[in-house]
Amino acid sequence: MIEFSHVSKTYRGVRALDDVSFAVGPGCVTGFLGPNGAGKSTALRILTGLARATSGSATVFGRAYAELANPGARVGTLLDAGALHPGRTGRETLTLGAMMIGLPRTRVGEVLDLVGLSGREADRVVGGYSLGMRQRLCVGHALLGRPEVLVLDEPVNGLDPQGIHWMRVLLRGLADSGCSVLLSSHLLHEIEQVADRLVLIGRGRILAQGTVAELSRGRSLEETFLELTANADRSVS
Ligand SMILES: Nc1ncnc2c1ncn2[C@@H]1O[C@H](COP(=O)(O)OP(=O)(O)OP(=O)(O)O)[C@@H](O)[C@H]1O
Repeated sequence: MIEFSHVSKTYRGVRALDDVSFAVGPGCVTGFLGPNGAGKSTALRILTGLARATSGSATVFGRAYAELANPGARVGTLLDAGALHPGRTGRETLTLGAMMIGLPRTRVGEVLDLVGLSGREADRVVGGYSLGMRQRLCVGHALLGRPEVLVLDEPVNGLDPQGIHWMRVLLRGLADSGCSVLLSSHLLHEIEQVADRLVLIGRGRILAQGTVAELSRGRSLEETFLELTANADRSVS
């Protein structure tokens, strides 16, 4: 479904990604985990056509995102919850999103219910939303087209414990119904609870990948994560 093949990215001399390769399959939540500045957002931006790889390729359904017919309907993305127009209501935001990908307006009401923003909240302007409400709206935007692939950059940022639980149940349900979910975070404990597989990145390089059990090998995942990221730091200093 999603495949990164030897992707490297350099920003004016800064090596943000270095030979990154991994795949994300259907029916599975894949956690993309790494410390701040590791390269997670850069990788997801390349995957969704918002940045260009210096070398290598990132594909969805075997093609570059921009080459897909109506990509917004097949690939749901949440890349920046701050990018919403503050003067539009939640309902207007989703209505525009639905129109862009050719969906009927009835889908907007369904999605507002799904993300817990129905009733009066749907008709308030986004500028007055809490960070958690904005995250829910962005998740709703990503789910409008009932996508087969979901790409979410730090989706639990700003969510309270109930919101985090809600997100976990939602993502689990989507993966169980066959969706491929790629979810980035620097929060190990959040990702550990929802991901079937993990891809660990540090300083732009893939440090390890596998199931939680494979990566922790009898230790806590936190110990493994800290050791791998410390080694990555040492190898570049
Ligand atoms: N547009 C850009 N111009 C220059 N450097 C960039 C740009 N975007 C990212 N970088 C650099 O690339 C590296 C990776 O950044 P990136 O945002 O992908 O990391 P991240 O893992 O998503 O971090 P975080 O968890 O803090 O969001 C960092 O060194 C960052 O400063």
